[in-house]
Amino acid sequence: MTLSLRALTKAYAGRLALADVDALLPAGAYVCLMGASGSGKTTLLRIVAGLERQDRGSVLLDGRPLDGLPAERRPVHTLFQDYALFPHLSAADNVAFAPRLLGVRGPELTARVRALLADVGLDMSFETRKPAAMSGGEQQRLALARALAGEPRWLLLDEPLAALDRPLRAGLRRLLRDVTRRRGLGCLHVTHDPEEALALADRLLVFGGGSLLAAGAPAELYAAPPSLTVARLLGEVTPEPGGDGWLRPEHLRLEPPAGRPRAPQDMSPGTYPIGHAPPSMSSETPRVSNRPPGETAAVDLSGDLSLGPATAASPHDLPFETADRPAARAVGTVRAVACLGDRWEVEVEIGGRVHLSRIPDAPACEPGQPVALAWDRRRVLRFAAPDA
Ligand SMILES: Nc1ncnc2c1ncn2[C@@H]1O[C@H](COP(=O)(O)OP(=O)(O)OP(=O)(O)O)[C@@H](O)[C@H]1O
Repeated sequence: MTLSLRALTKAYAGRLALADVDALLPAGAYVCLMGASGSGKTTLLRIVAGLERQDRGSVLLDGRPLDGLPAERRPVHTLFQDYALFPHLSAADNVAFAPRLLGVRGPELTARVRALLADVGLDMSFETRKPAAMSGGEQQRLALARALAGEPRWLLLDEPLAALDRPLRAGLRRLLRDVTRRRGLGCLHVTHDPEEALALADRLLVFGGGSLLAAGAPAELYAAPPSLTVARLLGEVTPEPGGDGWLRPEHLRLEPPAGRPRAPQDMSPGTYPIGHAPPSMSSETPRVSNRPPGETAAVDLSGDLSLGPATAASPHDLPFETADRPAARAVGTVRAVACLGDRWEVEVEIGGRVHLSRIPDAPACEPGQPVALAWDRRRVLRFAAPDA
């Protein structure tokens, strides 16, 4: 069932919480709602659920307005962060609750409950357990089984994984994706976690100050966000060295400042047009620039750039500039190196600004050493939209 939001507007005590929100969400879509705290995501979810009444606008399912329907008669189910399970009922009875209301009884009910529990990875030993005797992750699985039991057309999820630790979150995220896709069930899922949103969503709605700032496919919004606010909500950004754009840290690669160990006077800080390395530099060393060929270096690289051994190893190839691969390069000083588990983060200072580079392997450079940053100029993010 297609879910349409038309000019949804809601104010609390004269302050707009939602302002003219329009969206057309196809049946079976997994839609993630992102935005800063207080941007109106929960308000929108509650209006769709029928738990809150909008001041203006309409919610429609397959073109039929839901606005007059009370919450319990809407074909939607809300999954809350705190699970909201019936504490006095066993897991099986929690799941059986909605089918019983629909008149399902006897062996059919038992079979349906078992199938739902199995679907969310809870075996028969859980049937008689009450929620208090289950872990947080198990309770969230049970809450999902109970939600599915009512056969809603849209599942509304308000930070459903926020209370769980990281490994549990990843497992439940995959479970959510699998069970909802298998059923063709539409989801409206509020999250603050860009990884969660990017992994789950077919479509992303990004909110700021009650307005819809951006809507689209997650990978496209990540690659070409319309504003800095949207870019930051989807992941970290770092300033373009010597420019006025921004880059994702994983697009700033580390390279040795030169191709071989050099004496301090051998290396001048700056960016250089291709083939125009400073005279003191080795002619063997490939040089790329963040400026068009012919334009001279303009980056102010202050700070101590005296060289130690140029051992900073890059796991990547040098980004030679070609017609279809315009590359740029700048030299700075390593400020800090941190292991993030599955990748490494290096802070590089150039002209008083700090740039973040994230790379898959441990860098062979240390704070205080010179290092070069290289990037593909097509990756530079520039924003037309004013920032929210
Ligand atoms: N019942 C209420 N009474 C008064 N103001 C409210 C009420 N509910 C929400 N608001 C206000 O409406 C705005 C939007 O709130 P909402 O809870 O929808 O934001 P959110 O994006 O879900 O935030 P968070 O990510 O922190 O949960 C906020 O400024 C909030 O203070």
